[in-house]
Amino acid sequence: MKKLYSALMTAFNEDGSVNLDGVREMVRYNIDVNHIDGLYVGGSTGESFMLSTEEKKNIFKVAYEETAGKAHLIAQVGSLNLNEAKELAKYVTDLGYPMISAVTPFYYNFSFEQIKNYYNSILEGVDNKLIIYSIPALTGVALSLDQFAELFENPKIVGIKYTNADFYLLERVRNRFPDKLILSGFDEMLLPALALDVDGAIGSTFNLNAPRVKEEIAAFEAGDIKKARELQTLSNDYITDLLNNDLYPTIKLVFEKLGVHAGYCKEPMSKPTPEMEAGAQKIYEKYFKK
Ligand SMILES: CC(=O)N[C@H](C=O)[C@@H](O)[C@H](O)[C@H](O)CO
Ligand SMILES: CC(=O)C(=O)O
Repeated sequence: MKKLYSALMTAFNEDGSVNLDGVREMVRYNIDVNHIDGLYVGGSTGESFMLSTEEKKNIFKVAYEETAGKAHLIAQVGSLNLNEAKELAKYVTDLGYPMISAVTPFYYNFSFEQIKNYYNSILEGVDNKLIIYSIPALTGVALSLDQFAELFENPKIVGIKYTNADFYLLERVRNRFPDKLILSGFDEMLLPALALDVDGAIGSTFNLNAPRVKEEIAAFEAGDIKKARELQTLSNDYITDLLNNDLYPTIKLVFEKLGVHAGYCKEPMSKPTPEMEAGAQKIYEKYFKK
């Protein structure tokens, strides 16, 4: 059975401080309502690249406590500050996280040698497994098949969070590394990724939409591709509406309508405007109102 992970969001107060109670509520919703297989903590969706080390640690801690063993957990510890990445890798490993992940280092056009050293040094002295977080659209770093192979020479590197629309590369990676864990990262392209035999998916939009996506995965696994495609189409209507209304703030607005205190995004992400509010209300009524 393929695994579904929500990318955990961070609830912020209006002033940009972290609301840990809101984070707990989103963990609970994912477990109790979504029956999610796992949570990806500290990723893009968590707005983590805008947080202090202390804030990241607090989020890792409450997510771990609130999950209480009821879902698998992956902690995204990657950072442009390698010392911070190493500190966080140790921190979450001591907390009990069974897996970590790290984004490819971005912004400075690092060479592959530098990227490889970054991963190996995050893992040095850390008794844990890691999946590479590959998201070329946001980082500008597009690893090749041979580069993945070279990173996999470190036995602690066990897989990839593959947020990339390059399905040729995905097929090549899957074929060459049948035993690696590949989790698909573009929710709107889940069905083609399933066809290429990913092990599951991690995404922001599953926070609200997981039940429908689980149905799609079940249909796919039962060989009912027509039903899986219909469900993907419905999900993509919802994802398109989200993207047109500003993704993260809109997921939070809909969460609030469901009674979950997801709060605000952190600037420079947007604060909700009346138009976004109205858009979120429509999305709620169209896809989620009981
Ligand atoms: C940057 C980002 O948020 N990526 C997510 C996971 O990798 C996805 O879940 C997307 O948000 C989603 O597929 C919408 O494009
Ligand atoms: C999956 C995703 O969006 C993340 O990195 O949080």
